[in-house]
Amino acid sequence: MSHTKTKIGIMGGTFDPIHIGHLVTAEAVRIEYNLDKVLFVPASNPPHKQGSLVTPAIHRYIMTVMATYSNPHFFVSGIELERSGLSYTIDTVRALIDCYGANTEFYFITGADAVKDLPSWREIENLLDLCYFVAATRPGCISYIDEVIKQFGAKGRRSIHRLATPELEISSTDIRERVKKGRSIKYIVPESVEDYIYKEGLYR
Ligand SMILES: Nc1ncnc2c1ncn2[C@@H]1O[C@H](COP(=O)(O)OP(=O)(O)OP(=O)(O)O)[C@@H](O)[C@H]1O
Ligand SMILES: O=C(O)c1ccc[n+]([C@@H]2O[C@H](COP(=O)([O-])O)[C@@H](O)[C@H]2O)c1
Repeated sequence: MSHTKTKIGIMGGTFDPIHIGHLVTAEAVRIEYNLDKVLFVPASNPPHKQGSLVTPAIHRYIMTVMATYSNPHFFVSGIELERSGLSYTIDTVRALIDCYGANTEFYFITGADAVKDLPSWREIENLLDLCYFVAATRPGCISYIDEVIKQFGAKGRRSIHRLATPELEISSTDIRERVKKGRSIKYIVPESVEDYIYKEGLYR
């Protein structure tokens, strides 16, 4: 009987919309950490985006499914869409542990910019006990990642890793602005997502 643990990446995000920065990052972490799969988890009510206008979750979920379906290692979970209230990662990770059992290790994937906010995440120390974090390096983020790693790295059983990934300076904010101004988003999002945005009239 094999005792090898199953390794699952969790790519959480607002995905408004999902773009190739998310996909390239998830794939790079999957390969580097030899993950069995990556679960993309669209946030229903992202805790740090209160007050900003976020597209209804169903559109963000559908675009995430479209963007990931051609990769056999990528899956989309609606776990946060089924929960009311703010989409705290600690609740998601606990639910996934319940679902997958103790023989699974979880790797929460973030862009480096998200790491600077980690100290303010709900139950961050418990979260670091339950899953690893992998921060994909983005330009200009390196020094504060080291600060956060220093602050939290030693406290949890799990740790925060940093992984240099292809640095794509792409953001959902920029994509929304491009659509609004009638500029091209070709190759920044998968074609199916581009078509969906226009068909549904998102970001006008
Ligand atoms: N270009 C990118 N490269 C690597 N990681 C990214 C990139 N864009 C976003 N991420 C990471 O993906 C996760 C989900 O991000 P999110 O869905 O908020 O996208 P975003 O582009 O940062 O959106 P917005 O511009 O609306 O804030 C976060 O951990 C974020 O740091
Ligand atoms: O749990 C928290 O306190 C928490 C605070 C901020 C962000 N997160 C999660 O981090 C992921 C990226 O968030 P965002 O806002 O950059 O899309 C997404 O899965 C959020 O639910 C989680």
